[in-house]
Amino acid sequence: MMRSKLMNLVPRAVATTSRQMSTATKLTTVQVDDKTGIATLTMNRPPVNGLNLELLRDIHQSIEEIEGNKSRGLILTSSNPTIFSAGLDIFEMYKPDKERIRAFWTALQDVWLALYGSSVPTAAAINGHSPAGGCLLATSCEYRVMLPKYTIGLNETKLGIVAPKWFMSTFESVLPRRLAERALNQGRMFTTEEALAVGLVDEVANSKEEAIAKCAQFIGTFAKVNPLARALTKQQLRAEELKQLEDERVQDLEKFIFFVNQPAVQKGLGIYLESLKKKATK
Ligand SMILES: CCCCC/C=C\C/C=C\C=C\CC(=O)SCCNC(=O)CCNC(=O)[C@H](O)C(C)(C)COP(=O)(O)OP(=O)(O)OC[C@H]1O[C@@H](n2cnc3c(N)ncnc32)[C@H](O)[C@@H]1OP(=O)(O)O
Repeated sequence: MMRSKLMNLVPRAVATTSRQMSTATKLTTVQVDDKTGIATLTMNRPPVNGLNLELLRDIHQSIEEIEGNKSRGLILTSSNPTIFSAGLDIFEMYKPDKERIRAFWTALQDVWLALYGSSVPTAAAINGHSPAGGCLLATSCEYRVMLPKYTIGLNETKLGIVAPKWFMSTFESVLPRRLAERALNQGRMFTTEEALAVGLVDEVANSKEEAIAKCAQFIGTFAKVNPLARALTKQQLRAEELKQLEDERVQDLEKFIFFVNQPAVQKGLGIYLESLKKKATK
């Protein structure tokens, strides 16, 4: 998979305007800045960018599109002014449909493999809260810029669920092992300020525009680096985690299906959904 992506890494001329590359789907848009050649992938699923089957499929398709059109980099962000992504749409996992839940988890695996394994430089402009699956997406990127007063982290244990190994290794690729282990066990959500202090995010910006500009600046640091050498270096550094999921994706799917169908897990998800609803009516 990575090899064919690498074939796309040839330099190209740049123009000076920005163009909408894809509106084929309604849940993501891809805008390429023709001056920098950087693509911005925006998630757009109100109210909270909950990662359901359709959004995951659109994200995957957009990443493939960006890989295919020789963009110089990918910036992931959200159209919601206060939420990057609320993580997996809990309705996909609560009282699930047998066929759909398989497609859902497979789509999540596809997104992670494509984003974590992307041959182009990736950055997340985290313009809002980013729990669980939102944090997975952000930490799959190479660089993170976050707006103040939001939260980010893998809170799965607080929901009574267990993050799969690849969520954990992505988290661990950003945070020191001891800190990652403690945060995962605690289901800790970090404020922007705490996330910056521990290195979970790289920079703080005061607006979405500034966050995107800082992400573009990061991607710009590769301008004078040979793209093939950069991509092969990234590929080697990330190969172990990618191979592990590629080799075990069927078992990973079966584990998830078994786990999510446990009565205790279903009960916990139901209670959690109720608590979210109650919060909304307060
Ligand atoms: C060893 C074996 C291992 C095998 C693996 C097994 C299992 C692993 C399984 C799963 C891994 C899951 C990872 C996840 O991503 S789970 C999702 C975790 N997400 C959260 O906990 C976030 C919950 N949401 C919030 O904290 C807030 O909503 C948020 C801060 C994002 C926004 O707050 P705000 O106040 O602006 O908005 P709300 O009023 O709370 O929400 C609006 C609306 O949206 C609904 N909603 C929020 N989040 C979700 C969600 N994740 N899924 C579905 N729906 C969500 C919320 O209920 C409100 O709805 P309504 O009341 O307007 O109808």
